[in-house]
Amino acid sequence: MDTFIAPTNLELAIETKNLEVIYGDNQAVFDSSLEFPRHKITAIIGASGSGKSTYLRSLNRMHDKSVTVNGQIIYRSVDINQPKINEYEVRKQIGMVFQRPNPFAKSIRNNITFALKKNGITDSRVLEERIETSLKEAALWDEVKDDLDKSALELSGGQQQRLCIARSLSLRPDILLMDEPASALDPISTEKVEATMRKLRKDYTIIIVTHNMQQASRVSDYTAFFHQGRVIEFNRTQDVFQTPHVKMTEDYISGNFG
Ligand SMILES: Nc1ncnc2c1ncn2[C@@H]1O[C@H](COP(=O)(O)OP(=O)(O)OP(=O)(O)O)[C@@H](O)[C@H]1O
Repeated sequence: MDTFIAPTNLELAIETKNLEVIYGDNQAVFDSSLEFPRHKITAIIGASGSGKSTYLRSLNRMHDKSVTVNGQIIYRSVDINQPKINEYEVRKQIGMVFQRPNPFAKSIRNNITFALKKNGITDSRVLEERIETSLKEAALWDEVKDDLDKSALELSGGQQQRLCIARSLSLRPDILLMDEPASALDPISTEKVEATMRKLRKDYTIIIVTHNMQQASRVSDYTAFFHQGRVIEFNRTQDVFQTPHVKMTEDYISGNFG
């Protein structure tokens, strides 16, 4: 299969080498080697079933034990795809935001502090500081600062998703994985989540799976195109969208399949 993977020549946040993911008899990701530059947004695009979510979930060891993940995932010079590496520690550094907002049925405040307390942070000044900083980073603070004890379930869908982003940021991760974070949101909430992502790039590396090609071209610096479980093309987003090297990428972005 024709492929084109551009070298970034940038400092990397994480990289996979020959990654493959197998569910029982069904191999969903094949021989995928990709580099994710630090403090950039990389979009993973491709048709339904092309393996985008499966690949993303392997980056912070979200797959359960029944799923086989072969190959290397290099993070800070360590292959984190080794059984001896604790997946809970990995997830503190590499957070995940899901497609549907999934706040806890707790107050806004407790959504943020829950994981912190579980990780032994109990000093109330530190907790208050993290609540404020995380909500500000997720562009939600101004809307909720007077209502921190309100149930998160009373927020709108878009606010709930930004709360989930704040919750992921409260542990000060290095990388944020986002699986279709705006697909359940209306256009105004989507724009707020995208604006939040653009701001976060300064401090975080973001990898986003999206069906929405306009979204990929609006928010991302780099784009990886997946087809049938393989990386077909990886390059700067403008190059992927304007001058794709591979015919299959061109067909996909021009709407000829998918
Ligand atoms: N938990 C699972 N168990 C078995 N097979 C799975 C599981 N999750 C995904 N698959 C299979 O892996 C392949 C890739 O699915 P995946 O969800 O990663 O694709 P995707 O590109 O993210 O699709 P979509 O855009 O529809 O979410 C598909 O064939 C799918 O049926």
